[in-house]
Amino acid sequence: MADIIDGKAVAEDVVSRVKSLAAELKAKNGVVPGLAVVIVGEDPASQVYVSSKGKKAKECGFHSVQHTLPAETTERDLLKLIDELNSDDAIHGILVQLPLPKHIDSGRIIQAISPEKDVDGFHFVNVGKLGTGELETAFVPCTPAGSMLLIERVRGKDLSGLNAVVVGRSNIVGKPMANLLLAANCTVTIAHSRTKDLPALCRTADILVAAVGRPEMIKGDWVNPGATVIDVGINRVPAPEKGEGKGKLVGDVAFDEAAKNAGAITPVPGGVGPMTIALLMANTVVSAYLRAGLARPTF
Ligand SMILES: NC(=O)C1=CN([C@@H]2O[C@H](COP(=O)(O)OP(=O)(O)OC[C@H]3O[C@@H](n4cnc5c(N)ncnc54)[C@H](OP(=O)(O)O)[C@@H]3O)[C@@H](O)[C@H]2O)C=CC1
Ligand SMILES: Nc1nc(=O)c2c([nH]1)NC[C@@H]1CN(c3ccc(C(=O)N[C@@H](CCC(=O)O)C(=O)O)cc3)C=[N+]21
Repeated sequence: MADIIDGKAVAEDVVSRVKSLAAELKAKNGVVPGLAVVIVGEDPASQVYVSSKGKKAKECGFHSVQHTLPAETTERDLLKLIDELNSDDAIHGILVQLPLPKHIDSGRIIQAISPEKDVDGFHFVNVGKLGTGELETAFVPCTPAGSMLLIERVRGKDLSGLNAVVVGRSNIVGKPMANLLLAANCTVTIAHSRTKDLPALCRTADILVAAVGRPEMIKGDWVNPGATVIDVGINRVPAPEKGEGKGKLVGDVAFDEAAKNAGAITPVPGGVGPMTIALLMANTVVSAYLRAGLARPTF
């Protein structure tokens, strides 16, 4: 049976380091890290994530602001808010919750965020830095960065020669994940909806990352014995066994089957999700350190 990677516990370690870094920055430099989270519209799932980000930011001792805008907000008004946040010295990190309503071009919004405050790591400048290995000044997207910390706990920092398969090629998860694994010296394959014989490809993986958005798609016999399995998927599915109308969260990996083969595996919930929030806090405190002209803290 696989070791279960406790993402919640690792996330707490990250958050406790963020707290002490924030306290030190305040004591020595009089600077309080500031995080602004912007949400447009009232998608209940997004509301939950946004409020947990705000709560965590306060727990870290940050200045935390949330802008909740109505669904009919224009692109122009949202750009104006981003402009204000870009020039606000109390704010070191800006996160615009995705997805945005259809009448807003999310690409334009992301590129309007100052790269120095882009704690999501979605701006072209940060994508380019990750792609070219300028990791000293880059912001790396929170979910892949958090997944890497989990992989390091199992395999160490140098992953030389290991075969990594990333299923999913989104800009938010799959592509940055593949770049991080490459930077750590893995041999990386990115799979997607046009990939031929996905089960056989997955079986070649020492490190298997699933970021697809399809509940329990990756089966147990696709997992190489001893592999490290990182399940990024968050899928809400019906759970009639818990009562009528109830639901539960499952990942992209069929956990019980996969755990029989894997060496280590992340659960859903309690795996990558908590790491995403922790890395958002880490990126924000890093931004405040860089802004103050200090050395970049490591995690
Ligand atoms: N834990 C966390 O903090 C986070 C979790 N998530 C979760 O991770 C999952 C992925 O998110 P995201 O990357 O944004 O999703 P996207 O929908 O943007 O990307 C999904 C990817 O999966 C690929 N795919 C779809 N179907 C198949 C298939 N049958 N076989 C192989 N590949 C397939 C798609 O391929 P193609 O490109 O060819 O269409 C695409 O590249 C979701 O469940 C999401 O909720 C996301 C962000 C954060
Ligand atoms: N600009 C932007 N940046 C994001 O990082 C971003 C986003 N938009 N839009 C939505 C996705 C999704 N996402 C998650 C964060 C935390 C959990 C998380 O904490 N999950 C808990 C469970 C939470 C629950 O019970 O619902 C867990 O897996 O244990 C999940 C998903 C960030 N995203």
